Amino acid sequence: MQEAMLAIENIHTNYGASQVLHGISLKVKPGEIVGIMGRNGVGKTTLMRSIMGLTPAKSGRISFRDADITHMPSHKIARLGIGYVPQGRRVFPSLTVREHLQVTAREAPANQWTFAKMIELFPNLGQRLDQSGAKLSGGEQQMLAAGRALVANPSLLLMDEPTEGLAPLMVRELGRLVGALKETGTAVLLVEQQLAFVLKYADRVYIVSKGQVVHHCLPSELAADSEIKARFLGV
Ligand SMILES: Nc1ncnc2c1ncn2[C@@H]1O[C@H](COP(=O)(O)OP(=O)(O)OP(=O)(O)O)[C@@H](O)[C@H]1O
Repeated sequence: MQEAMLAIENIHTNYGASQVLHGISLKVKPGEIVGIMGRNGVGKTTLMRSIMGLTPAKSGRISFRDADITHMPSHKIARLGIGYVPQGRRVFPSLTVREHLQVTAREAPANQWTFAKMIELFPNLGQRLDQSGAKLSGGEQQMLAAGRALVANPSLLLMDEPTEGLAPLMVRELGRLVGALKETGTAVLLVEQQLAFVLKYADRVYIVSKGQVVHHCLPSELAADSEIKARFLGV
């Protein structure tokens, strides 16, 4: 089996006195799409924030390739090749589409996610290069947030509930992006509430409850497991 590129080992994370992650462990291998599912408030966003160094883990270890990133500052973690598309997109209202895509661009020779490539993938954004982030639709903002993370050329992309609030057409667009990521071998850690989306794109799925991984399986196994779905996903 190929070695993990991201390895999370037994991390505990809290906000002040409130502990949210109670010993989570998981792995992402190069090029894999890994889904994280669970009900609201179980700690999925906190897990993403711990990986990015925004809410660092209090104990346990997070390694990315050969580096221990558990207590590394966020900008260094990003520079190692982890991109982050936070929940709610967080595009800058006053920056234009072009500025978003240029701020973080890295013109490395091996970068497959160039400015030109993003425009090709999202023609909608290409037509709105001089429009400000505030004037984009929710779906366009989601694409822009993903584009902004990708032009920095990550080898692992963290996406936090990317389909949230999107119309079905935009969910399909987003699926096209995840498909393209898979083809190019960019690994994705995907926190997602839409079961159908996870079943379609993920290679493996972890289910989180109360700050712990309670189940780990293949999408096909999850699709067939009504007990796990009812108990941890409410579907
Ligand atoms: N900045 C914060 N300070 C204190 N508590 C927080 C903070 N952010 C989140 N929490 C709490 O931590 C717990 C886990 O939140 P988190 O956002 O990680 O869950 P989630 O699984 O991503 O939920 P959702 O699906 O609703 O986004 C919740 O009880 C939440 O209220």
